[in-house]
Amino acid sequence: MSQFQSIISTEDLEIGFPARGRRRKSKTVASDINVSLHRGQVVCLLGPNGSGKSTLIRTLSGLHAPLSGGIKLSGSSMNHLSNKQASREVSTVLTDRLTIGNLSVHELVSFGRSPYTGWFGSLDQKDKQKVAWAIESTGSGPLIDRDVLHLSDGERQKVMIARALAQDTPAILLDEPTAHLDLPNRVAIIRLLRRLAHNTQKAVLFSTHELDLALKAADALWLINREGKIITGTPEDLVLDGTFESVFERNSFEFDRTTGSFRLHEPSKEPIYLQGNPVGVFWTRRALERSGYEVRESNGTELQVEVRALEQHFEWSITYQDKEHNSDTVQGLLSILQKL
Ligand SMILES: Nc1ncnc2c1ncn2[C@@H]1O[C@H](COP(=O)(O)OP(=O)(O)OP(=O)(O)O)[C@@H](O)[C@H]1O
Repeated sequence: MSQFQSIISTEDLEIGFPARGRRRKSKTVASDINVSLHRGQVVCLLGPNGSGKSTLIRTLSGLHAPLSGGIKLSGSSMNHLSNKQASREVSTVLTDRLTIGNLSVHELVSFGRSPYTGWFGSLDQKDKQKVAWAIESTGSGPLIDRDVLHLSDGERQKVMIARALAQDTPAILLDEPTAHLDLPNRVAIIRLLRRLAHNTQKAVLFSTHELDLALKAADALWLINREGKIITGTPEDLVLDGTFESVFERNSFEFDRTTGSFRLHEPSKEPIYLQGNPVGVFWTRRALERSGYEVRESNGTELQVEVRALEQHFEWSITYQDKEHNSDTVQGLLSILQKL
């Protein structure tokens, strides 16, 4: 099985909504989409609110018709595949709330096997193993007897991922799979998706608003810009060539390439040259930027801060107008700076 085999590919795809009812003209959300999702790859789909992430995921899943262009699943045109054939290629986790009641988590995850058994077909040994594996690997074990309508948002999210895993398709598409998860669950799900892609050669596409997570977790990014065009590449290339920040940047909201994160605060105070222990520098930088200082990594500023790691704690020395001041907390550092 070739690692880079394309599972989903599009040809001049245009996604959006056709003219209907009060909408007299069709609405194009994104166009000229020529992308491929490969085996063994985790791709993050990013874009501002309303840019078309959900519409693209629904369209690639066959739940929403394209306005024009084509989609191929494992080389066959989606139009030529039955629902059952398509559901053996692609599984999808959407953000929609569940409406079916009186259904246990175990039953819902078992529905993931329906492309192989039919809706009311009984599960054979292999099906049961897949269901058990999907439940276990998403950490949904403690939930199996619960009614799906009584799950919290985060619990439901895990269970819906389990259902998609039980479907055991070469491609898995997920719309904001980490939206309701706490940090440990988020890390666990992202690790699981990465393991699935890298160890079992699945193709994983997920949308998210967590840019930091996407930069760390994705093998490739698909960025939808405000003009409805998709730009693809490895996260690092898209950061280094400025594409990443251009998709999200607005007015004073700046991407900092040196830290890989967006600056929340506009500098309003004087620049500080910060140096020293890397862990100390990382956390000191946050506090300084939050307090309005511009942190520089090269000398030549009047204010200078050095962080030293001692055995049990950190120490900060502040140099200003040839005088040195010392602190053993970040809070102390900030109050010294305020008085200077
Ligand atoms: N049924 C609909 N009819 C017409 N336009 C729609 C419909 N559903 C969504 N849209 C519009 O399509 C565009 C893309 O929506 P979509 O939900 O795909 O964006 P998104 O990137 O997932 O957004 P978000 O990040 O806010 O979840 C938006 O402008 C939205 O208002």
